[in-house]
Amino acid sequence: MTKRVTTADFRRMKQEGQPIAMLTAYDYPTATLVDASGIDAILVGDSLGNVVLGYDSTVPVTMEDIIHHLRAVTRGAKRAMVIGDLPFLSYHISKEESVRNAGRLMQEGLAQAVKLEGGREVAETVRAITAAGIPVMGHLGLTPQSVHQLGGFKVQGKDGEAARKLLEDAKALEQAGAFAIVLECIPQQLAGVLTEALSIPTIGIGAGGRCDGQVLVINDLLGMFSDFTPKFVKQYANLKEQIIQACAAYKDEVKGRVFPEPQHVFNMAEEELKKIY
Ligand SMILES: Nc1nc(=O)c2c([nH]1)NC[C@@H]1CN(c3ccc(C(=O)N[C@@H](CCC(=O)O)C(=O)O)cc3)CN21
Ligand SMILES: CC(C)C(=O)C(=O)O
Ligand SMILES: [Mg+2]
Repeated sequence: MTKRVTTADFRRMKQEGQPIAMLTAYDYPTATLVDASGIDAILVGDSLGNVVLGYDSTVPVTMEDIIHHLRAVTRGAKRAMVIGDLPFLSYHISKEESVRNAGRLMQEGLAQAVKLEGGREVAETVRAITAAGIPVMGHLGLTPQSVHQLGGFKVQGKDGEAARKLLEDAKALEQAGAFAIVLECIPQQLAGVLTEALSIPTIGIGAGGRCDGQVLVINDLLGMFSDFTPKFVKQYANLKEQIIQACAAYKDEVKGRVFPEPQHVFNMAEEELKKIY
């Protein structure tokens, strides 16, 4: 059995200056391929609302949605650390409910860690979940579950005051026991300051190269999600084009009676065929 990546590896990688590579995945086949690529951690993100379920935000995503996809991903990922994203409202009502929901991702989804959005306002919640033995990853900057409060998907922490607040939030999360923090859509200079100020690793998405690691949504990297082109995405493949072409070729061959070909069919003996009549 291969040894799985743990929070201790995250800490060691930061100390050794080894970048951490993380991706999202939402199903068994994708998780199997991502795991085979040697990625350190797989996030079952609430971005599944956008890229798998067809919502236009992450707000409608439920605990049941995350658990359903987490179960598939944890069956496929043998080496990567699997992290479950706590969805909107699952960690806001009370500390008790937050610990219960984090625990469900571990017990029902078999995650090895959970992630939640927010700074000082969730620090006590992070402390309570951590106290239950559950590793927590923080998430600061552009926090999509608060999009209606942020007033859109905008770069965060651009002025000195907002940047100072983010530094305080990051320190509060570290103090509360978070093992790493995602930094989404913030200036690279600020990400550099936060990365140096923290002993836990920072994982950037739209936060530049001075973070301790990077994360991207798998569909964006593979070119498999049509209407998402923020500046921070690098597309490493164009599967959308390939998938459309493959489906169109199949459709044309069905309509032209080219497919199925002899190697795709089953035969029966002539004398058996006669017995039908
Ligand atoms: N497919 C996908 N990829 C993601 O990375 C992602 C999701 N979905 N859904 C949940 C959140 C939403 N995220 C978003 C959504 C939009 C922008 C965006 O439009 N950014 C602008 C910045 C504009 C500015 O302030 O200058 C950009 O041009 O990058 C960024 C992150 C990241 N997450
Ligand atoms: C983009 C990452 C950090 C995320 O939270 C998600 O995929 O839901
Ligand atoms: Mg998320």
